[in-house]
Amino acid sequence: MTPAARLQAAADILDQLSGTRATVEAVLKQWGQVNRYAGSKDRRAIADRVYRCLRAKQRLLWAMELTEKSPAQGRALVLASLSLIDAMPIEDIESFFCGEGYGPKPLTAHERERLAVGEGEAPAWVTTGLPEFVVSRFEQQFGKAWSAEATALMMPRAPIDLRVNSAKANRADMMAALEAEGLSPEATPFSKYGVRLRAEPPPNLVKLDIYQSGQVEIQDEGSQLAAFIAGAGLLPGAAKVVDFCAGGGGKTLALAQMMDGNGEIYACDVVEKRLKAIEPRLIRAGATAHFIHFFDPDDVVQLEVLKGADLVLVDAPCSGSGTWRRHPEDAHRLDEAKIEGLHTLQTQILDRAAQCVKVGGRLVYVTCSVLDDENVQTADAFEAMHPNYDALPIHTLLENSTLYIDHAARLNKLAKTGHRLSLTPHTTQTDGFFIAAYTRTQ
Ligand SMILES: C[S@@+](CC[C@H](N)C(=O)[O-])C[C@H]1O[C@@H](n2cnc3c(N)ncnc32)[C@H](O)[C@@H]1O
Repeated sequence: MTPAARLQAAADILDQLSGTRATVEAVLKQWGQVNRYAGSKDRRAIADRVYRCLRAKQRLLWAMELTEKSPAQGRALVLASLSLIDAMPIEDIESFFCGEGYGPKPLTAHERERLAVGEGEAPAWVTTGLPEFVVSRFEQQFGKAWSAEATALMMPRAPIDLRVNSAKANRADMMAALEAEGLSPEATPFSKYGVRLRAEPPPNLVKLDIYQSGQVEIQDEGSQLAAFIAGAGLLPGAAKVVDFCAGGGGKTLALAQMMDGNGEIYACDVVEKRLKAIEPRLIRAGATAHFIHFFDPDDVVQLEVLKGADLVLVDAPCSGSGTWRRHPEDAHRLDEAKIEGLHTLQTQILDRAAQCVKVGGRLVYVTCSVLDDENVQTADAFEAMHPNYDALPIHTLLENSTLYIDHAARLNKLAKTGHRLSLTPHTTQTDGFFIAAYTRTQ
């Protein structure tokens, strides 16, 4: 493909994305399957342009005098990205936008004028790339650090973290195997099982032997920490552990690793397809779990089998705002009504999950959100409704989890000796996570 044809393809994919709820990865993959003539270099260049545009979407739309609601934004986003992000002179842009072959049509007078003006004095939600309604929340939550938090969340291409499966391998060997593949692995600072790889060039991990044989799993360090801090490995031998919102099983696998073949794990979800996807991952990792599909999320009968649990982990459905550096498209699909709906759902799920914990057992609430509505406010609501649960200070879980965490003191400081811990791309260089821990007293 010519460079111009790649730009046109990126614009088409961006248009396609705005009319779907599919992830960028899924849309890019589908595009590659339909357009077989595109080679791997073409696909990579197109994906890179799409991500550049999505990460700076607000800025680019602003510069082109468009809004989130404007139809067919793809072309404008690509144009503005060349000018504002790549700092490409207008003559060079025009050499691509000349209407030849499969390239984009020539610039209109308005487009030329917008590119000449640039972004001018843009408001904070434009420069940070956060959805407009999130800016005031960030200002309130993070004070002076809000724009650094926003920039870390929205701008960089996030590194890729792996979790080494200690049942099958150790970190040093895995790092050596990755180096032998020409990659540059680094040990993650918090998780003793974490390995970090640069996002560029994107490594094709699923093809590697160490992945296919279950020696490593792809999992952000923040997600590893959330599972490790839940402390499944510290429970008595025959512990009963419930992963109440197991989804694709990222945390189920980390829980299984900590339990090292002892006790039982129940992986639950309302979506059966997601639970089914866990099975091959567990087999690869050499672990097992029971699967509970909540065919009716309000049915209490299904909870009977889960009752008496030593640990219930609630990795609740959330906005996923903590992962916007990986899924910038999700930021533009969120609104205040959705956040409110999620807060209500989280409170209901916690209420159900709390019924499954035995007296003396532990409940751990986790989101991959950075918004207080889903974190602090949901935890507040749970605590107000459940006087039979005591807050469990995070430091007790960190002390117990020394096997897994090197830099526990830093996390302890972040938790301010309380029972709630927030991780963010800015403070911990992980995806954004919220963790709150409780013990059932009666
Ligand atoms: C954040 S995801 C879980 C991610 C997963 N734990 C992991 O680490 O890969 C939240 C999951 O909650 C599930 N869910 C939604 N409503 C639920 C409910 N009422 N009860 C249980 N799970 C629910 C969703 O289907 C989704 O898979």
